[in-house]
Amino acid sequence: MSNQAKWAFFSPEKPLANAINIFFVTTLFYFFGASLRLIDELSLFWPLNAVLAAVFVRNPFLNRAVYYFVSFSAMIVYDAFTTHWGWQSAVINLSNMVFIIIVSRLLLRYSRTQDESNWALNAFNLFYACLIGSILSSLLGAAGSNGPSSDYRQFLSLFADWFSEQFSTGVLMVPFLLMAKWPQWEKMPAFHLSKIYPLSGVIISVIASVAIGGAGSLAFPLPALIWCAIRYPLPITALLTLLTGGVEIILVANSIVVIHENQPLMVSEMFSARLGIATMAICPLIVSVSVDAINRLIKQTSLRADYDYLTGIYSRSGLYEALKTKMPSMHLPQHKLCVMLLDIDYFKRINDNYGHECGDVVLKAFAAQLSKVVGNQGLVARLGGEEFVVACSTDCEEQSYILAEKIRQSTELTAFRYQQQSLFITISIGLATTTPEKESLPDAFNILLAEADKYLYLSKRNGRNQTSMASFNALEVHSAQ
Ligand SMILES: Nc1nc2c(ncn2[C@@H]2O[C@H](COP(=O)(O)OP(=O)(O)OP(=O)(O)O)[C@@H](O)[C@H]2O)c(=O)[nH]1
Repeated sequence: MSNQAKWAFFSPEKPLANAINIFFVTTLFYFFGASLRLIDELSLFWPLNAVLAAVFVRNPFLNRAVYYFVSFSAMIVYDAFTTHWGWQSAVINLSNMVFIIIVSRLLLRYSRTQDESNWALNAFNLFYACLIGSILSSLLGAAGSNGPSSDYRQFLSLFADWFSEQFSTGVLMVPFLLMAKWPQWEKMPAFHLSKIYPLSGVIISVIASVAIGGAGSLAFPLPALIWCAIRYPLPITALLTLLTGGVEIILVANSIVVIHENQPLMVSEMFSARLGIATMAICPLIVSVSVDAINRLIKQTSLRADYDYLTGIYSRSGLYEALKTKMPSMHLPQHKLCVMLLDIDYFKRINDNYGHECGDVVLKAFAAQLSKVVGNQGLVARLGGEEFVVACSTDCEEQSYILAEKIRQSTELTAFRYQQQSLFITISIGLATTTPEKESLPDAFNILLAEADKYLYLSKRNGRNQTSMASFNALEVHSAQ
């Protein structure tokens, strides 16, 4: 994942550092979880398992018996120093490891590659992975907590408690931990008041749950969270879902949201409430990953349509879009709009003599060279085959001609490399300029393109490797250069 590269806490090349860091992370979150247990309101959460599962998923190379063992050892050592160690501690900590290993293994199995676009596939899998991990680890955890007693009622009640805690913490925390990235402040869109409406919706609906109460009130934040899923990026939605779910669990457990008149809540009611909240929490996430996948698809499709697949410069449709969006800021009203149509001379011979692949290499290198010469003076596009177009804004016709000649001469002097050979090409250019008055830039461009086409034909007919244009004595510029 992208932010792993920036902050390499774990690395495939450093096994010792990995082991030390796993030991450290396990101890830190064991301490954190144990501290939460001391605060009554927060004793419902055990974040260690979700954190470690996310660490193992984000760093697939850590999924080895030795690292699992290091993590398990850290738990046992923590118990030995703070409480006691023995078979009960071993069984309970083994149950933590069961959750961590099952969730990370299942999620990795379902992810096809290791990039974040995958998480669209994993929203549903995440739910099942946490479910299976929680059931198996809770069986062991409840057995460990129950001890040698054969009281199956107590075992069931312990199991319900363990399971609902593991499952709800997993479903709420793992998505956020997997999607979390360092914020890129420079890429942050400008703040607009309307952006906080979905967040306000979540806050208002949580307040409404407290005010109205009853089992149904737990579902109040759902529409606002789905609104967040549509409006905010995936990691923000995952964070808001985690916070809302966590807050709801705390409110219910402390009878601030009253879902039952009898207080305190029976274990079975808390079990049901926690499962209900976790199940709801997955819905905004599914919407969010779907929206994210659709946005990626739209971006990819528009990239494909707007850019030429071979050269990476604008395609014809991309050029028209850029004429509408970018050209207005490049073109001053009194300036000339200039269109150059460029065609590589005798390009067929390159294909015939060196092969189509070589032709492709030359087209790509020529497009790069053309973009470099034009720079930010104009827009560069490939119209098709070996035909290119430049649209730019210049002070006068002479300046347009000078730029066209600069492009032509630099092409003539460039050695294009293919395998061990140097190839030289020339281009013919047709040039047309105008000062657009009433017509839009794309309309003026169309008129100029037709005119430039005529002058390109003239350049070809007059022997190629030259620039032709109307009503302007190019020779004067030649002698002035
Ligand atoms: N390698 C490669 N060749 C292409 C591509 N698109 C078009 N061509 C080739 O470009 C050549 C264009 O040939 P012509 O239209 O006869 O023009 P020319 O040989 O450049 O001659 P003049 O334009 O008259 O100087 C044809 O052989 C096409 O197959 C492409 O994407 N890659």
